[in-house]
Amino acid sequence: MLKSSVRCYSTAKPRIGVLMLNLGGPENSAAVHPFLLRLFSDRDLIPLPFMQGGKYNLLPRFIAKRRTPKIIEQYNRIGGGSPIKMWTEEQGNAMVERVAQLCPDFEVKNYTGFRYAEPLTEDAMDQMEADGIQHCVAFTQYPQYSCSTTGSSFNGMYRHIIKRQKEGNPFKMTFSAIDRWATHPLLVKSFAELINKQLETVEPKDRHKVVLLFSAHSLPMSVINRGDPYPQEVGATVEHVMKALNYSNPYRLVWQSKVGPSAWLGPQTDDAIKGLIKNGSKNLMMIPIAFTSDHIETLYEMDIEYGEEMKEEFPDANILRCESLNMHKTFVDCLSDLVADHLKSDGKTIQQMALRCPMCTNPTCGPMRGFFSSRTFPQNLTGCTSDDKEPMKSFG
Ligand SMILES: C=CC1=C(C)c2cc3[nH]c(cc4nc(cc5[nH]c(cc1n2)c(C)c5CCC(=O)O)C(CCC(=O)O)=C4C)c(C)c3C=C
Ligand SMILES: [Fe+2]
Ligand SMILES: [Fe+2]
Repeated sequence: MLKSSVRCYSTAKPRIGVLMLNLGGPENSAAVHPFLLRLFSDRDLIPLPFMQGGKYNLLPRFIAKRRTPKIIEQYNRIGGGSPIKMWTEEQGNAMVERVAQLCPDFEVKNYTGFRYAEPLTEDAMDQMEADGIQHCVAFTQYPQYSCSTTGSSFNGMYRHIIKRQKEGNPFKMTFSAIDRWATHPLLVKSFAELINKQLETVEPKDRHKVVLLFSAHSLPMSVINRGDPYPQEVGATVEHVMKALNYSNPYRLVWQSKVGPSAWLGPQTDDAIKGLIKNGSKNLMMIPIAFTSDHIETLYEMDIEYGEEMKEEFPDANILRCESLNMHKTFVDCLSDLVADHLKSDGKTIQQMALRCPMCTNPTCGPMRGFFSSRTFPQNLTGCTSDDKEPMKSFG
């Protein structure tokens, strides 16, 4: 039991902090530029050769500055900012309420840790320590693992742990991670329920003809070619959902949100929509399969660019969008189940799985157990990218 590895000198319950990790989004126009600057400066996300040169490289500044007006405009079209913080907090609050019932031996509190927007992960970690949290569960909110998303967040945590250690102020709290959950049965059930709900809006005679377009955020081919597990894990989610739906409809996996001129994983969602319509499909449903809540990718890209604007070009087409997971009851149960299962799990088994991936030193990129796994690093968390030359640092 994890319980036994948590320092607890009194009869009080062990204090667990669940740090919900995600990319984050700007809450208002003023926050767009700092958000983009952090994002384009992250070498775990954009490991291109031109990024060499570290923090003195001016390219991230140039790209962020040039992109800011366009992105402010897009956030303005969805209400002025990203709702990702609101959803993450609501999901976290509901999740810990349920975990308290499932795991009465622990005192559990949720925290939000974003990579590129406030509250930043590093600040949340400091806050957890200040609050007297004894054990931090780093819980990725990306169901499918990628070095560029979950790996990047773990690296950020790792570097912060090292920084505090060097400053002579090491964390007292211990760490573990829930690093992927692409095929968790309650995630699969959530998607199946939401797809069925949307299918019910279609006339019964046309329902089985709706092409289900599972759409995930794309990745640059340079990331894919490093051996990133993300495409395979997204595919696994899709197959599990289709099995739960008894393969009721035709379906495709497509990729959205390409940024810049380099090659990204395809087919692109908009190209696939156009191609299918031109080939005679009238009913389509977009399903955001790699996001856990609404934000610019669903509310702007899917609803406006691929929805409203596409309808102008193809007035006869019926382009639906499956609701995001947001506060769907089964999804909150999924989050709670993952955390409860993690708190009850045996750390030793988890540690044995700490194998390294071929393209970087992050053991969490290695083989997985049915695509949902939780791992314990009682005294260490490991770094990921090639610029972290020293592998597997220990904090013991
Ligand atoms: C599974 C999720 C995501 C992956 C994989 C991912 C990879 C990835 N993203 C960029 C660049 C941008 N992403 C942007 C926004 C954004 N990205 C995700 C998720 C994933 N990104 C989300 C949830 C959001 C929206 C945040 C919000 O609104 O709340 C942006 C900003 C918008 C824009 O400028 O278009 C950029 C830029 C890269 C380069 C990348 C893989 C290497
Ligand atoms: Fe990695
Ligand atoms: Fe992105």
